[in-house]
Amino acid sequence: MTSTKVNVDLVRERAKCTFDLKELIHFVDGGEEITSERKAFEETVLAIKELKDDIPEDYLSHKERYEIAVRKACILRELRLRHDQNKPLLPERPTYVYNILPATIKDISPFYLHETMFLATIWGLMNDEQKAEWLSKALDMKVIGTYAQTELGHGTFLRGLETTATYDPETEEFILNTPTLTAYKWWPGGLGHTVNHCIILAQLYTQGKCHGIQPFIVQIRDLETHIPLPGVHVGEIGPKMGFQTANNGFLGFKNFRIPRKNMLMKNSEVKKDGTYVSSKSDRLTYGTMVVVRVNIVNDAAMQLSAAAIIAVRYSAVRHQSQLKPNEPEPQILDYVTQQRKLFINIATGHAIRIVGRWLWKTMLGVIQKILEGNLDQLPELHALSCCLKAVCTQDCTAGIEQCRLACGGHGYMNSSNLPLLYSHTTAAMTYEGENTVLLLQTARYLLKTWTQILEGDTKLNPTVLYLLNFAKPTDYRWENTNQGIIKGFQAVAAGKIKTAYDTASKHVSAGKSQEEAWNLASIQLVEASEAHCRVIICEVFSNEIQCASNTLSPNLSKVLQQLVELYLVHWALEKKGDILLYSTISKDDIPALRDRYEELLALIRPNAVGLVDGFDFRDEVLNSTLGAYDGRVYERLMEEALKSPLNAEPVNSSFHKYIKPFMEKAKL
Ligand SMILES: CCC/C=C/C(=O)SCCNC(=O)CCNC(=O)[C@H](O)C(C)(C)COP(=O)([O-])OP(=O)([O-])OC[C@H]1O[C@@H](n2cnc3c(N)ncnc32)[C@H](O)[C@@H]1OP(=O)([O-])[O-]
Ligand SMILES: Cc1cc2nc3c(=O)[nH]c(=O)nc-3n(C[C@H](O)[C@H](O)[C@H](O)COP(=O)(O)OP(=O)(O)OC[C@H]3O[C@@H](n4cnc5c(N)ncnc54)[C@H](O)[C@@H]3O)c2cc1C
Repeated sequence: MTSTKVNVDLVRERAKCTFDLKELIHFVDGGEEITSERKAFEETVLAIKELKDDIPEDYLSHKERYEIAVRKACILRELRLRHDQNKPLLPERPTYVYNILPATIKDISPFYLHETMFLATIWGLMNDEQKAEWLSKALDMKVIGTYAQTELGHGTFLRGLETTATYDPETEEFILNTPTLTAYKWWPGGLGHTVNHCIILAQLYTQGKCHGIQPFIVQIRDLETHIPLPGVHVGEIGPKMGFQTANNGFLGFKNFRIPRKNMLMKNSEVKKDGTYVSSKSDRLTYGTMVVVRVNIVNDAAMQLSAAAIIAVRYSAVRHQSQLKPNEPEPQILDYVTQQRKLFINIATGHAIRIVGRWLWKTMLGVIQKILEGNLDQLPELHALSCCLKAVCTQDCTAGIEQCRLACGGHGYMNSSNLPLLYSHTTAAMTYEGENTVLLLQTARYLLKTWTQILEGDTKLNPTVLYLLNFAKPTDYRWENTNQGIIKGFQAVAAGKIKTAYDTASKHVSAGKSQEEAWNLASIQLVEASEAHCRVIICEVFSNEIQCASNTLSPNLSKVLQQLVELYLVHWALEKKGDILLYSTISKDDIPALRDRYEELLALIRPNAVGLVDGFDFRDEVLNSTLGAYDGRVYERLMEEALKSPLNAEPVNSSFHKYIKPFMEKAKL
């Protein structure tokens, strides 16, 4: 049944492509050199036969899956140690190393939290002396750790965390305690049975006073035997919607002592006698979360791109129904409704990747300033990372689901890989700050900015500067152009911020407290935040493609411009109610937008397969019966089905045990 031939529809589609595929791949990677490095790393990983699977993971037990994931995680870590030597912990751009990981550990690595938040917290929140002690040990895996912040009772409201760290000046130690069931740490990846250390976020008590939450590095298992240390109660939290191999865990402490120097003291400090020296800003304790939120934007783009590749290739291979009588069944990709489901997700994959890189660069600039002692840009970075993490994971999750639906019944098969991709992006809507909560954080920043404007202060941060144009009546007029649509979105964001501000003020005037007014206005606040975020995505995507066009070939540039326009027109149509309410568009402009949207679908159609090939994901990464490069969809579906252990015997024992007696009983 195996054949190496590529499906004829895909061959035909690829022949239609109007641009140079290699040029697109280099553009996506960020340059030819990066493409070569990435590919070389992928080849190295894929050449390791111990990283390949014999049996699909779906048929293994929870325990077996975890054990295999740990084995593979060790091989991969060793490889990374060699690969990352002399590379900065926070590279100039998001690393491509993660791109290949789904080809090895299909779900999440039990070392994931070690490699991300544990290392990032050591790097960001330890003082130089502590870093000298811990960083190389952590990089070399002499200690393995996680980031343990969330508790059974609190994930969002960090000030409500209940774990305590009480300083004892007699012994110069902190005593960790989990005073209630709800104080148990709950969720940290790798915590269950993998790590021997944790960054613990706990309420610091010294000299009889609470100083809020502070980070501590805590050994929880013996380094030789891996047995939990006395006073530590640790375990795994059990199966979830996804993340089966992440080894998420719970953890409680009973009078567990750690040395004073285990408090991460880059920002705040507890002296030997118990004197607390506070940080320049207590928000610096939250620094790791900002870095990870930025990273999530980039991850989400990868996951949506994978889903788009799978669904577009499948739609080129799949034929169904009849467009015209007596003609062969068309490729489902020719149905305009199918194009509507898919092409926006190609555009969104590019948009979010580009915004993710821009945000990464912005973050590096702000971190540099913070290292020099200047915190001025931290609020803007926090506001940006919160709304972009929220909107991008939301869009990618919705996009992956749309791709699954676009694959009909076969999209529901685990072997399509769409369910796993969905489980990852939907988890990202919750972890690292629940999306609604993060949008409200950005709204807080936007309302402060609006107050600033009303007070006549025009010195605004760059990403909110546009609001000045809409604070007073303007002579701006709607235009059906890219810039016109972006201006329209700006008008919507400004209008929604103003409305939310007015609503909150109205409640305060009616006698409500600021906090009550905030809650009463919160639906509008979330909408304002989303609208502001859409402005950022549209602007950055459009500007970056415009800039890149100066160096790209006209053919590629034209296709990328079409994707930008599709993205803008799609969202203008999706949000036409808001645009009609807040911008100067008239309802007579809408049909022209709709016509242009349909024209764009037709223009993109010949390049659809070329565009998804341009994301350049290996088949091993896609791990999909529907999305492989050769389009052998039906053969792969059957090959995978035959791997079911139930198919290993013609009659399952349950027939003789249950069904047959049951049928016989029914005959009586
Ligand atoms: C693979 C999976 C891995 C997953 C891992 C995890 O999930 S790990 C677990 C991940 N867990 C989560 O992500 C938990 C999510 N929860 C949180 O991050 C916080 O508790 C909170 C932000 C929701 C509220 O916090 P709060 O009640 O303490 O604060 P507040 O609302 O009263 O605001 C006070 C001021 O602080 C500012 N500010 C706040 N954060 C930051 C920041 N990072 N930077 C800079 N600034 C920040 C804010 O703007 C405000 O400024 P203003 O207006 O006064 O000038
Ligand atoms: C797959 C996965 C991996 C994770 N990994 C880790 C990890 O490694 N380390 C770690 O420490 N944690 C981890 N977490 C925990 C995660 O960070 C929290 O679950 C997340 O921050 C949300 O907090 P919560 O669960 O308390 O949700 P809640 O805050 O209880 O949210 C429930 C609902 O309440 C609403 N809500 C809460 N507060 C407000 C508010 N102020 N205003 C309006 N609405 C509100 C939310 O919008 C939501 O609808 C992980 C979680 C998941 C799902």
